[in-house]
Amino acid sequence: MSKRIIIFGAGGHAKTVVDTVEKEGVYEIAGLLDQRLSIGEQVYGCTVLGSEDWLESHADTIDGAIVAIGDNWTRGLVVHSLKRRFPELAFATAIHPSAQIARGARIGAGSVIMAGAVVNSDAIIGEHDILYPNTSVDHDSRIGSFVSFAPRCATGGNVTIGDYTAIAIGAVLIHGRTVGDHCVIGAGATVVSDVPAHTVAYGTPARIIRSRASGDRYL
Ligand SMILES: CC(=O)SCCNC(=O)CCNC(=O)[C@H](O)C(C)(C)COP(=O)(O)OP(=O)(O)OC[C@H]1O[C@@H](n2cnc3c(N)ncnc32)[C@H](O)[C@@H]1OP(=O)(O)O
Repeated sequence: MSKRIIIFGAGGHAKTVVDTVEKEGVYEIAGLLDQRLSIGEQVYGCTVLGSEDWLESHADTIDGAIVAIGDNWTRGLVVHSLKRRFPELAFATAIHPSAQIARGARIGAGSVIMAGAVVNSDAIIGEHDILYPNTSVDHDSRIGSFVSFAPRCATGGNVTIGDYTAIAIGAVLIHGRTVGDHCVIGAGATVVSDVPAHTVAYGTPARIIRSRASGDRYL
């Protein structure tokens, strides 16, 4: 019997996670938890089962969870709340069958690696990260937790990215650079210099545009 997981969230990002999980074929999706929707509602072929409270009486019926909320800060808040309330809850990873994970690469709990993404040799992906389609993280890079890569981002080798940082669509980072925690690297940026924590940067070459606080909106 396949393992059963629950998915938190029922928005656009959750649909992409549902698809990745289904294509991978390792887990059966028991349903979605999202307090904004009515119990029994159907979203992308899955049933909304309720809110986080559902786990109070059903935690022993599932093998894990994925928090499918696209906003990095909000995803972190939900994960931390779940860890406090349900310390035994395991977080599953989902890796699309067309993704390529090289030898020595590691994917942290709760992370989702979508179609065509590449995690190259010895790269480390943190927990609860999102690699949207065709992202490429190259060898020996170190990616923090609650990080997102929008479609078609690419890093060279030995890149370091801090927790909660969002790399927007099509951005590229040359080898060996470091981007701190809570940064936003804007769409199409070319990062050729290190970017300090709590910074919005974009352009080619990427320039620091302004600072940002943890949890500030970025889309
Ligand atoms: C599956 C998915 O949907 S995943 C998500 C996909 N979406 C993304 O990745 C997009 C994320 N958003 C971005 O990257 C945006 O560029 C942001 C958030 C960094 C924009 O930041 P802001 O500084 O707030 O930009 P704002 O919209 O106020 O524009 C300010 C100026 O910067 C310019 N600008 C905005 N973004 C960029 C960019 N990435 N590169 C170059 N210039 C830009 C604007 O054109 C504007 O110029 P103007 O003053 O001459 O008119």
